[in-house]
Amino acid sequence: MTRLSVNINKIATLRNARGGDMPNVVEAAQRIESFGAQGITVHPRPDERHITYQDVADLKKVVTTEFNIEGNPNDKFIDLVLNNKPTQVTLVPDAVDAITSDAGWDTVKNEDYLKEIVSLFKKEGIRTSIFVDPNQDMITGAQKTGVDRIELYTEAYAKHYQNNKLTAIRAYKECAVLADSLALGVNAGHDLSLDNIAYFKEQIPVLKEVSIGHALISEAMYLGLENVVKQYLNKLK
Ligand SMILES: CC(=O)[C@@H](O)[C@H](O)COP(=O)(O)O
Ligand SMILES: NCC(=O)COP(=O)(O)O
Repeated sequence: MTRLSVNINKIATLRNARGGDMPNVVEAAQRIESFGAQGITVHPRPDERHITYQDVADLKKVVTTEFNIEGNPNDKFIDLVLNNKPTQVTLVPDAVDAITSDAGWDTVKNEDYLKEIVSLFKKEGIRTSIFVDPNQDMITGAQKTGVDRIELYTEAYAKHYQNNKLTAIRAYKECAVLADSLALGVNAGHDLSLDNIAYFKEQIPVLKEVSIGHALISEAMYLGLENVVKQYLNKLK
């Protein structure tokens, strides 16, 4: 089974558009869990343009499924994670001004740095994951840091899926097999959607978890949140 972790950043984007508390991110997370999702993901950005640091603390109190916090491990992020002790922390090398995540880690160049951060979080009992492009050297490099899992950055898969799903999936399959052989758990995320998720899951049987936000919340505008969460769960069985 592949677990669905719903990224609720976009619920916070909508709330922040008016500066009030509608929609309420805590209520949204609780509803998403009640619809069967096995996790809640947040990716607070340094400018707090969607999920705020206060949201993370509020969510920590109520999330009963897996809580996954993603971000670039600057000092503020490290404190946030240590203060809120999620189930999993996913390290993403995004620039401060990035519109969204646009690359995985160079795990070879950053091996020593990542080793240090991974060990800091693991000592606190937090599962660790590193966001990587589907590149075998990056998988081997990730394993050397002592990390528990990798998260495959799926933007390229999503982009090419419509034109040629066979070529779109190839590098991801190879990296997932390699990661599994190195005892690294395999997560995936970015631009996954109701259209492309089933094939990704079918082709990567070792897939432990997907985190999905932008497409899922957009699809929910047409189809309803409960319906959409349940459709993903069906496709991930
Ligand atoms: C790592 C990743 O791919 C997601 O966390 C994604 O970047 C969501 O962040 P935004 O909602 O800010 O686009
Ligand atoms: N880790 C990926 C994530 O949380 C959601 O990415 P997206 O579905 O918003 O592109």
